[in-house]
Amino acid sequence: MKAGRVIAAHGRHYQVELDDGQLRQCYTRGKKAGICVGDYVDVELQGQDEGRIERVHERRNLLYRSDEMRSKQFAANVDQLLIVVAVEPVFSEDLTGRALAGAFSADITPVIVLNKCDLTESLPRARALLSDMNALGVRIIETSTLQPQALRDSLLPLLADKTSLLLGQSGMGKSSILNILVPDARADTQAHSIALGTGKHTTTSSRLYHLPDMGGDLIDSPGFQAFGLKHLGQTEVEQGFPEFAPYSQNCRFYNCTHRHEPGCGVLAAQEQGLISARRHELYLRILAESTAPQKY
Ligand SMILES: Nc1nc2c(ncn2[C@@H]2O[C@H](COP(=O)(O)OP(=O)(O)OP(=O)(O)O)[C@@H](O)[C@H]2O)c(=O)[nH]1
Ligand SMILES: [Zn+2]
Repeated sequence: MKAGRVIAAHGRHYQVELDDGQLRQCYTRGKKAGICVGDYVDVELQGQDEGRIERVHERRNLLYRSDEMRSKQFAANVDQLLIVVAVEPVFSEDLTGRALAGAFSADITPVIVLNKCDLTESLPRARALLSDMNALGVRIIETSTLQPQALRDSLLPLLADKTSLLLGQSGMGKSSILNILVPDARADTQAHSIALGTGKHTTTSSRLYHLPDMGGDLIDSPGFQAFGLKHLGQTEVEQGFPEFAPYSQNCRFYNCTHRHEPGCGVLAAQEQGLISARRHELYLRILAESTAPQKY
């Protein structure tokens, strides 16, 4: 038995990198579903390059989204989430806020990468859209893939020695950024598609890459159009909005949901402009979708 980490997953086929650097195509016995990129596993070696996953180690965290139809895992055991947004086309504030809430509630540090900053005309609009998140203290890094060296200089030190997940709506420049940070990424993706016989070169599932020079791992994930968080209970939704915390202490009821309760500290703070109305609206939307058991 050897220990390793899942670096790619396609259906029930997993690519595992063993601690000694060997790559193995692995599968599971029976219906051990839910294994995900970033998981640490124990593998029973089989033949030259195959293996069977026997055990999944306990996860530190798992980032996933869940909509009406299904839930989708992005990655497990992640230290930080890089949310790529672009100056153009205009990004969704709703989706970005949801990704942020998903990260905070899973105890993952979010960082926003504002890409295509060479498009200077629309840059002020993009910065304004991010002002709520900036006020939260979320780090915002401005990049342009037209300046690859500057992009490397600003991102690689942040990624060193950590596992980071790269997330973004389609068209924001996520693939372009990945290819600058991981020069072998394109070739790796193709080799992997060939190995699995999928023949597709687009990102359809998450995949972990090692970063050159300073180290660290970067997990690429498919672009998304939706980011449901219906699996979050009320407490977790609230964790997604850390700016509420100082004010929710003032709520009259210990189980206040900050929707309409009298004596709510969060609503009071929002009325005084201390909490962004748009952020509070997003909180209400996510809470309304929740199917997790409520406090009452
Ligand atoms: N001007 C400018 N264009 C960029 C930049 N980064 C990416 N682009 C362009 O934006 C488009 C989308 O880039 P991709 O890297 O394919 O975006 P993606 O987010 O991976 O999108 P999907 O592949 O659809 O998930 C391409 O036409 C890129 O050439 C940038 O920094 N500046
Ligand atoms: Zn309240």
